[in-house]
Amino acid sequence: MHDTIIQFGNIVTENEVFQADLGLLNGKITTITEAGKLKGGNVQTINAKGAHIFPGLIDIHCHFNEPGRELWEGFETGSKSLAAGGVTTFFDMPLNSNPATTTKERFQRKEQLAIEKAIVDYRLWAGLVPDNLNHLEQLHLEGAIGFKAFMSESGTDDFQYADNETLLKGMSIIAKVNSILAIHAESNEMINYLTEIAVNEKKFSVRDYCQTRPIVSELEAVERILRYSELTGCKIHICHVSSSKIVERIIRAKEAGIDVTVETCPHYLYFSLTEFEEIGALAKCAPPLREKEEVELLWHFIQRGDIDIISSDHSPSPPDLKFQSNNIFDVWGGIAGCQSMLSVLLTEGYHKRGIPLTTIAQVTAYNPAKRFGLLANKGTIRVGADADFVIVDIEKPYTLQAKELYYRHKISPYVGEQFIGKVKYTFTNGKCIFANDKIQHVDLRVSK
Ligand SMILES: NC(=O)N[C@H]1NC(=O)NC1=O
Ligand SMILES: [Zn+2]
Ligand SMILES: [Zn+2]
Repeated sequence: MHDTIIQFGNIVTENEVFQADLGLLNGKITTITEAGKLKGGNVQTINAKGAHIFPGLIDIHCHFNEPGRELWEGFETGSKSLAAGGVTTFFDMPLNSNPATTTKERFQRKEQLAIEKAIVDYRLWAGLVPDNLNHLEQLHLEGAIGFKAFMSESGTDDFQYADNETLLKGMSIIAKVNSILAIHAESNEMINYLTEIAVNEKKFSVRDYCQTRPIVSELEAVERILRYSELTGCKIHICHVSSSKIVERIIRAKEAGIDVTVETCPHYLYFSLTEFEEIGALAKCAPPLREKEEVELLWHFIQRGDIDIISSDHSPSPPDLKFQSNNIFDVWGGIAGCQSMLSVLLTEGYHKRGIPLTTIAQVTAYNPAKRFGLLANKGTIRVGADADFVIVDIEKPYTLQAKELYYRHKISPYVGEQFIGKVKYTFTNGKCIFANDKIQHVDLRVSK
């Protein structure tokens, strides 16, 4: 007995690609069998011949900004964008919403909004900031997927960066409850020092901005947090690394027994500093985009399996915060890109560089599920798992148009870019939420 059947698709898991039929019942995958074996009859049936079926992506790094900055993005627009991009679970960051998610009450309030508005599954990060050490344990008990801290200024006044004392004390608590700390690792001291020099010398170009946040400032912060992890035993996840040098350092740390994982984002794999100079504000992020050689080296480490997770770090803002100033130092740092993540990986990874589809399934679904304890239900395609998957035409070329975006603000450095590989259907918990280039009507459901 099935309520939905997907016939003839090429199933992509973390270790193989094979043709099969899928049978779903009550939101779960209940059958995986020889292609052609499941007959439709009068249940919902999709013929996926020629298409590939990936596990629904798990985007562990999104800023959807509710409550407080819903004019920037929100759970509804954000999660519709994800559905259109094949993402079926997201982890919402604790900052850029106002208030930030740093107490139990704030966590509950955000969770309520996510329940009401998100059309895909979600988890919430909690913040580690200088004044909330007493709240960490409660936030963990409330269901936080982990904690996020900044080692440099975050870009908003309502999320303070963690000084060393806060990091050490916070990490010992996070270790005690067996949670994980995700870290924005850039050295505040180095950035401030270099920015002061740039301002004095009136150096305000895109390249000047990048030079105030050099790779060595990431390395210094990563070195420090690795040592703090060694001391406290706290599991850590290094967010959005922009350079192979960081990956190399993390490989050594793993070998030395530190419990650390590393993430990069589509923009570090798609754009270099050259494009940043052409595009300007829309491509501003922190850490900044790097030289072309770094882009290639990051792909090399993905190919080798040394980058655990790819997430979007979708951090949009209203257009005026991007365009009101000609000074790149003053514009919002954050890139809108969660809808195009899978297309970037298929185009630049699979088609251009021969990255296996299984590797793409690992970094977008299996590894995030494993790292954050979701593997019982998510992260792969197997009997018993949640029916979260995305059916993709991996050969379909298209040019991304602003009107296709579900973001609150239809601006992104990826608009106008040509991709190969487009989402045909997205299923979450057995329901089709995206098909024929449109979000399908869905009853908002209570997650978890
Ligand atoms: N505050 C915020 O979202 N910052 C993010 N944006 C970005 O480019 N890097 C970040 O950490
Ligand atoms: Zn960050
Ligand atoms: Zn972020």
